[in-house]
Amino acid sequence: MEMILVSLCFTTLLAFFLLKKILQRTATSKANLPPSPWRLPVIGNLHQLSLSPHRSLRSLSRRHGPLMLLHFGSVPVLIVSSADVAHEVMKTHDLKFANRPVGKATVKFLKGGRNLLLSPYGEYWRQMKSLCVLHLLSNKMVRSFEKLREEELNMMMEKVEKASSSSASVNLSETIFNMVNTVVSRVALGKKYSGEKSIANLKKMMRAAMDIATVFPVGDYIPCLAWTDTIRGLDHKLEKMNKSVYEFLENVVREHEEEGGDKEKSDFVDMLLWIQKEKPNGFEIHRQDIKLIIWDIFIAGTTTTSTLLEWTMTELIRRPETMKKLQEDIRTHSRSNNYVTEEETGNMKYLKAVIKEILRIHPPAPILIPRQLSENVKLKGYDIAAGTQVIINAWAIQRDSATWGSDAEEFKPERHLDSALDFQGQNFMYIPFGSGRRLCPGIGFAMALAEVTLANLVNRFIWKVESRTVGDDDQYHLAEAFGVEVCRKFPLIAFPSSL
Ligand code: HEM
Repeated sequence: MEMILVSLCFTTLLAFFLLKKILQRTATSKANLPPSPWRLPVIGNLHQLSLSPHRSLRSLSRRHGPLMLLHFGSVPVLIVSSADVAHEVMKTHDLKFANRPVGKATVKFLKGGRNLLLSPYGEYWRQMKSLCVLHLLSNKMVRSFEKLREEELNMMMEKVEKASSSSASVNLSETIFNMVNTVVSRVALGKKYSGEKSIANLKKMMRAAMDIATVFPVGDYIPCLAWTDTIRGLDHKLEKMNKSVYEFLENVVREHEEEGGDKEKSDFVDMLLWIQKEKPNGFEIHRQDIKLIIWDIFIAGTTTTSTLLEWTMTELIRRPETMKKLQEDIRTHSRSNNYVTEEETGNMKYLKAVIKEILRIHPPAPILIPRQLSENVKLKGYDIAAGTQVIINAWAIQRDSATWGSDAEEFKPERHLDSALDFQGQNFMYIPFGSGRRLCPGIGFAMALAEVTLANLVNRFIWKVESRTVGDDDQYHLAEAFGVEVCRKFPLIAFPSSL
């Protein structure tokens, strides 16, 4: 009797699972899915990606269209490669596409997305974002940090001046990165953390975090091969980084607590601690969340802004004509040979056009930050299922000749002189800061620092790079590093000489 019952249960279960599979297949086969390139079992389309995903994805989209469905392992990933489709995703259906995928690193290191960059869309994200804008990134706050920017920039210029007078070279990539990092550190953490030792330590951790971001997390996409992450050392690296970053951030928070966490004090950590204590409007943040938000500001604020300046100097040194025009623009609007002020940069149209063009042709985040669809949607007539990840290839969109014309691949700041395009992501042919609800909140912060830094670097010095005896100069200088955030592969080493 018992045997009959067990067999009956087993058969019913089997029938149930078979039926479920058949129903799922029928549903998928009925769905009108976007075009997909062929894929392999287990790994899906992963073998079709190169170390420059924005480039390989553009090649694929040229064959399969601006809306493609790939599979990274078992995970469906939608690839958007035209302004038109980007408009549908980030404007028409922005709310449904406002989530971020949650991978192993997000769960472990970011406590499931209690930071801002990768936080799931919802009330916590909304509150955190407005808090960061209000207390750190608003125009008013950005303006209030002008003196601090000037101090750090002057210190950087002194170092360049020294190199110039001894005909020595400057590692511009590193020099710019250090200056930007110090500004972000002083603004977010207060003066006491601007000492050489803690900055050096912080930089090492940030580099480690960026390195980890370049390692593909196999387990997130092919669960049956998750063990390879352990063998490749990814899990260990993640653990190690987790420990050192948390120790550093714990130290920062503790020191601020010991000093009182006073609302009247001006740094961002004090403000977060005050919010944690007082819970204004009933908003609760935990001590742990404060560390994650600070970390976000470091990662998002430093790497992108320094990469923008690094590519700008690279392109200008390659193009003496453009450099000359920029110097003329600066001299027309600046009263001093010594320090160009932020007020003066406000009138420099060519300077702004150069920066806009760099963000078009070398966007620091070429595939933005991935999104995830929260409910089923019909997009351009195709059925897209909830849970699908979404990559918006801003790099491909910003080089699309259908919208930018036949010279789309060329670096031409002049195209922005009479154009109404801005950074707010309202025109989807130009989205270096993303668009919609997830639009970057650090635009003003980044621009204030980038404009004044560029104006001063170019106003005071003539820059040259050493001729290379072997290899193609362009291939060397335009080579891109691998990562979510794409900077130069090789550092920019240049010789400044006073004008
Ligand atoms: C040239 C400089 C910068 C570039 C190119 C840049 C680019 C981006 C991009 C593409 C996104 C994702 C947008 C999307 O998903 O639609 C983003 C998000 C973000 N950025 Fe920036 N960014 C820059 C500077 C900054 C700075 C200076 C800060 C802060 C100090 C910052 C903080 C953030 C934050 C917190 C987010 C997450 C927003 C969210 O998920 O709601 N960024 N940024």
